[in-house]
Amino acid sequence: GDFEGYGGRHVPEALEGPLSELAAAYGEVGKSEGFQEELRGYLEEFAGRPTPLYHARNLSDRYGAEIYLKREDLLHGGAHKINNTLGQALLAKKAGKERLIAETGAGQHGTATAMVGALFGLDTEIYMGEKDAERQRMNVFRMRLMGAEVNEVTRGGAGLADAVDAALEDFASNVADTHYLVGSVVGPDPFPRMVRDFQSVIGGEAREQIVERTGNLPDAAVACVGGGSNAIGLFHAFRDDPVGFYGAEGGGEGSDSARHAAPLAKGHDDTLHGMRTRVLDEDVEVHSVSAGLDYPGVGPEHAMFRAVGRAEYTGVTDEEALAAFRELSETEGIIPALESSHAVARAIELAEADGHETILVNLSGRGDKDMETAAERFSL
Ligand SMILES: Cc1ncc(COP(=O)(O)O)c(/C=N/[C@H](C(=O)O)[C@@H](O)C(C)C)c1O
Repeated sequence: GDFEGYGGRHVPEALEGPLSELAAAYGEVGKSEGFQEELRGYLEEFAGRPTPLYHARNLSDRYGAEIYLKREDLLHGGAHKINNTLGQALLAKKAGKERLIAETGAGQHGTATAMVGALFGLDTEIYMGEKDAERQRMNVFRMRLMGAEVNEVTRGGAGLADAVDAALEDFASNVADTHYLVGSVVGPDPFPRMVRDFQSVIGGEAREQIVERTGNLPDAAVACVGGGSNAIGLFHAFRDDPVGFYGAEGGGEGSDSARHAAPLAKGHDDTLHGMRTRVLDEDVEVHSVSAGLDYPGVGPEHAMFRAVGRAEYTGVTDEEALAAFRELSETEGIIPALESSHAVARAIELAEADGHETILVNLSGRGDKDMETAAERFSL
């Protein structure tokens, strides 16, 4: 799990054993034909795969480039998170675990974990910063409706990082019966590579679809980057192709400001949540208008992509994301999640800049969960 020095497994001794067990289980069971077959069945019948590749003609005409949207917003639960939670929950069940725990910020991952907890009959406890629980009230209700316990974390900044700390502590003392279902390509090995593999179904489908539709590979692949799972899920299939990778981080009030969530655009190497990666500078307060990007670290594979120049990462500000949120809604009749709106904003910039004819955008989620936030911002 080493990404050119990033990643690794920087955890207390107590977690070493359980993590190597998980890595072994993933290597044996997770890669077996039987497991993949069973997972494919759930992805189709429960989650609704394959998702469409939608040619956003109105947006394309407006900017003079062909913009294609990979519709992860149409998945069960409204976001890409279900791809990962189905894979990990199936693995946990086969390993005889009885309980799932997870962290969540936007509540999408928490909801997707509650779904698979109900589906596979596993006790489920979701750790969520109290601040996030306030701004994603509907998702808290959805989780409880599906039988999950939502543990509102008040320690520290009562945000996502604090929820991760609480979940890691729980995992350390309940490894025998509990699987920690990590929500993004973050944390100690094997999580970054395991979550990437589960999310890579996105890029696998999109590569086939876009070649079939346009006869070619796209010039650019664009995705928002919180922990980085939907982005890696899209990029992975094109990693050996001449396709530009553009990551849109939560630029908050600007990646040079004191309030953002763009550690790749502006941050430094450090160790966080068991991984060597890129982290926000000390004088920066983690902030994004979207709860899903509101995380001070990022997946180590993205830190590597940045270091070797395989991908370009920019902070899309709150204002730019909100403008794209409205533009896609008005232009195509599709309301994107605030997280995904960061990718849409970046795609529009690339389309305006010329030189990119075909742009593939990961629409990681839909905006239903963001209606209250949006209604506070826009009086329509
Ligand atoms: C619709 C949507 N799009 C993108 C993201 C960013 O997560 P990544 O794809 O892992 O970078 C998210 C992240 N949501 C997580 C959550 O719902 O709990 C996030 O807050 C944490 C797992 C990090 C999301 O909900």
